[in-house]
Amino acid sequence: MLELINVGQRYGRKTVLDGISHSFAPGVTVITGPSGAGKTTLLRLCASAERPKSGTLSWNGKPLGRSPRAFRTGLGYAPQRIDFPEDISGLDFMLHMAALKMIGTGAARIQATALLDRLGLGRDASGLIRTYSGGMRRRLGLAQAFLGDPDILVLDEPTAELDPVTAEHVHDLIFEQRAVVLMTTHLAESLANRKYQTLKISMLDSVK
Ligand SMILES: Nc1ncnc2c1ncn2[C@@H]1O[C@H](COP(=O)(O)OP(=O)(O)OP(=O)(O)O)[C@@H](O)[C@H]1O
Repeated sequence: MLELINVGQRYGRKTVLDGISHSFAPGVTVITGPSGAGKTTLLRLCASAERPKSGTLSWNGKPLGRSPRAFRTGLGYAPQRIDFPEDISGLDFMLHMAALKMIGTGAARIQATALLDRLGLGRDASGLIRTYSGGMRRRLGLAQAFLGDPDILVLDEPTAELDPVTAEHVHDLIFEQRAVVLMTTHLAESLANRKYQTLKISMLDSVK
């Protein structure tokens, strides 16, 4: 369980999030709200990619604190944008990410191959990332998040740049996870037949 207690974020004099309290249980929670309200900011906080200016985040009762290493070992994070190393293959990128997650070499190769296949990148696994399209990069960024069977998945617009059929395959993968899943999506209407929670972020006056 991921718990946010009175969490706020501010950049300079601009307050983006203020007093957010919420408990995320296993299953999917879709973060909704107008453009610029702070959805990506909230996901970044929940992925410990930045620290809140106020409030506390805790994972299974323990505050994330300054060095959330234990939390990060169980985290899969697919940010909106990844600066990929261009001159390695998609498979090598996955193996590198698996090594960072301390997944053993044998298991890493099996998981990486299975995830790339699952996301339709199997035939391109040995191709250099510089040859990948926007949609292929999105799927690679997503694939690495699922390595190691994470306890918490933070997915920022996982289906951006994907065609509807591929987006549906991605949703299948996301909704079969047992993890705590937080995501944003511009395709909320295509989730109509699936079971999920929502957390609505309101636009604060100071970011209008
Ligand atoms: N590092 C930063 N420095 C300064 N301002 C920032 C920073 N990150 C985000 N912001 C500002 O915080 C506000 C919220 O941004 P955020 O990307 O979280 O919104 P969002 O709800 O995800 O928007 P969208 O739906 O358009 O992606 C915006 O006004 C943005 O300009």
